[in-house]
Amino acid sequence: MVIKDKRQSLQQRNMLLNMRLNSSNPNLSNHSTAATAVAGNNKILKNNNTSALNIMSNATSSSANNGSGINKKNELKNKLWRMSFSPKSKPMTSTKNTTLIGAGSKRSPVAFVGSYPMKDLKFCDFEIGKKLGKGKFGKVYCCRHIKTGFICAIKIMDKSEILTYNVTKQFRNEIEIQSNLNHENLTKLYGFFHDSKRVYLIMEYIYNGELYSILKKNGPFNDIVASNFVFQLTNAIRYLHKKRIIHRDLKPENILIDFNNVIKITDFGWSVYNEAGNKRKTLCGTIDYLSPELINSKEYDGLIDVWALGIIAYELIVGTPPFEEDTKELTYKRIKNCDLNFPAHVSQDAKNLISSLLKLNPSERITLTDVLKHPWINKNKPFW
Ligand SMILES: Nc1ncnc2c1ncn2[C@@H]1O[C@H](COP(=O)(O)OP(=O)(O)OP(=O)(O)O)[C@@H](O)[C@H]1O
Repeated sequence: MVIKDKRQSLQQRNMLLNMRLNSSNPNLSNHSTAATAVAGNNKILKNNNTSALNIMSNATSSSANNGSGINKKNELKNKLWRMSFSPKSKPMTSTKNTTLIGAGSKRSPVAFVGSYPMKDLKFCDFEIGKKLGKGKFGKVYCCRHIKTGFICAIKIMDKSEILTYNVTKQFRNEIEIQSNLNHENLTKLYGFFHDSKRVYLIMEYIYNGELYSILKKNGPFNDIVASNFVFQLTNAIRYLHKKRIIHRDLKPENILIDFNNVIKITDFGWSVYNEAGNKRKTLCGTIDYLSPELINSKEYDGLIDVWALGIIAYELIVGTPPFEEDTKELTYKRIKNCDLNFPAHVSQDAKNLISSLLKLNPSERITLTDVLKHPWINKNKPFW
């Protein structure tokens, strides 16, 4: 329990702070103003129509590029769906009055996974399966688009909550960034639609859930499994950094596992575009994964993700993050000193890679290109 509490991200603390701020705001402290909040939020989403359209167009072209691969995988997911779908699962009430953001525009119709137009997509167009999980702002369900049979995960969020917790910017940011990504180790966001009360994000359905739970249940992993995960993570982070995106909240909770142990990074709520050479200062992330430069309130760049990769690599092999302590202060202290200890079973190659990732000085950290060629990776690769 202590560990779980400590792992909660700063994001959550920011949210609580916002809640406090909002509750002291007379405009949000009673029922009548809740209605104003929803109305206001509708306005915010409408104002975002143009960028929503762009997002949809990009999502369409990327899914079209991937057509055949997606179809094959979808067939398999369809089978699994039939196995996991329970007719008893309580269907969500859907609102008839649903309009796709951007519908009615003169642009070419937006396609749903390459073929089905998203225009006028409604929640009742989907059959709802099992609940996959619950985040701070919504629930995620496995869904099947009735007409096409397409299987996906839909995250459902109340507009009022997005507004009440003052996370509109973060939410928009997440959509804009995630829908522009097309990499096999990043969870795809196909698009979204909304009705009067909720926003629905249509995502790639990832079958095996969070790495965090798998690690707690089956971990720690041997070098073969761990090196494979680290290799995939490195490829994904490299792709993000090439697009000048810093994830900023890499941790096992934000890594999903698909078939064949394919990893999928998710949760881009804290991700940010970082113009060439620019450094940032916002403190974000989860305590155990924070880099020394973040803790010391220094400027930082994509190398904070490289540090987090080192923490995750350690956790995969050892079972717990390297600087985990009972209090935040002690964890901070150990991170600042890079007080790194390895249990006896950790191999020399693994130690070498992790120590090269966890360098206090960001510029001394091993490059992602070199991670992919590291002996720990190369020696284990034939056994993947
Ligand atoms: N695309 C997906 N496929 C399968 N399961 C998913 C998918 N997206 C999310 N989930 C499951 O649903 C859970 C909740 O996801 P969600 O994104 O709402 O929460 P979160 O990642 O914890 O974000 P937050 O930081 O907002 O709490 C996840 O922990 C995961 O188990």
